[in-house]
Amino acid sequence: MAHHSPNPAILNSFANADEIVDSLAFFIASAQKEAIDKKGRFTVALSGGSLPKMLRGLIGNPSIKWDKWQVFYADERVVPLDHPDSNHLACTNLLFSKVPIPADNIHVLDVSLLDDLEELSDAYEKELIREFAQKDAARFPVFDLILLGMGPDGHTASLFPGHELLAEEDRWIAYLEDSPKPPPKRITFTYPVINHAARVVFVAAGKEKVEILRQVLDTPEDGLPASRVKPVFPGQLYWFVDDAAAAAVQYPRSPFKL
Ligand SMILES: O=C(O)[C@H](O)[C@@H](O)[C@H](O)[C@H](O)COP(=O)(O)O
Repeated sequence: MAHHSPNPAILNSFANADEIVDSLAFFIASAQKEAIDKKGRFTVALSGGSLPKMLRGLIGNPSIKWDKWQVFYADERVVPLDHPDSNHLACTNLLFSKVPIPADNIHVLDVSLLDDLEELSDAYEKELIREFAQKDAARFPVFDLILLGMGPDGHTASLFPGHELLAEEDRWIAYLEDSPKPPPKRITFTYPVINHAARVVFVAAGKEKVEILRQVLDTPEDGLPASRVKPVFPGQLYWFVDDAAAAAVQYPRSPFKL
């Protein structure tokens, strides 16, 4: 079998956050259509930070078939679902409470297991296995879309610079108790899960991201967590950024307007 190297990342840079929001909504709608046409469902992973707010272009969007979405969290803080640190709470407040998505289609932490990180992450892994295993019969789940942010230190999901979880090759879901950014206890998708997705999208905006974005895109050999996102062929990585964040980046912008 021919060996395929990863597709190079596609960098889309926009004048401002509102333009990111509109293009991202258009992109997600077309990814959703392709997935539903093929398999009757759309599997998506979300994360926290400013990402939920950047999904506001989906609200009231008639092309979104919410009942076909199966939503997971690429990482989640180990807190109750109504705790201010919860990524699920942020996504609920900013998106899910405003759209007709069935509650059963959103896969949250089993809050009866918050005191046992091993059990909690195993249970979330089983939740993924239920969604993907029989249907796709693959070693790793193939998400239609994983949406990520990037922290100022180059972390993504809860994969932090220099952390031992960067080397995890087997598990789908891992946990950590020593996140350098509070809260310390989290669960996270591992690289094999992120890198088997059909599409991975990073969203990064603002001039605070200028130096880290330059490093992640232009010197990937530094091995920052965000640079290690390299979906296996035929998976595709996209960056949706604003011109402020991309100001110092040499990496070529996509010549196509989405
Ligand atoms: O891990 C955390 O605690 C953060 O919430 C983090 O994952 C966040 O998503 C990034 O720092 C990007 O944040 P912004 O997209 O808001 O810059």
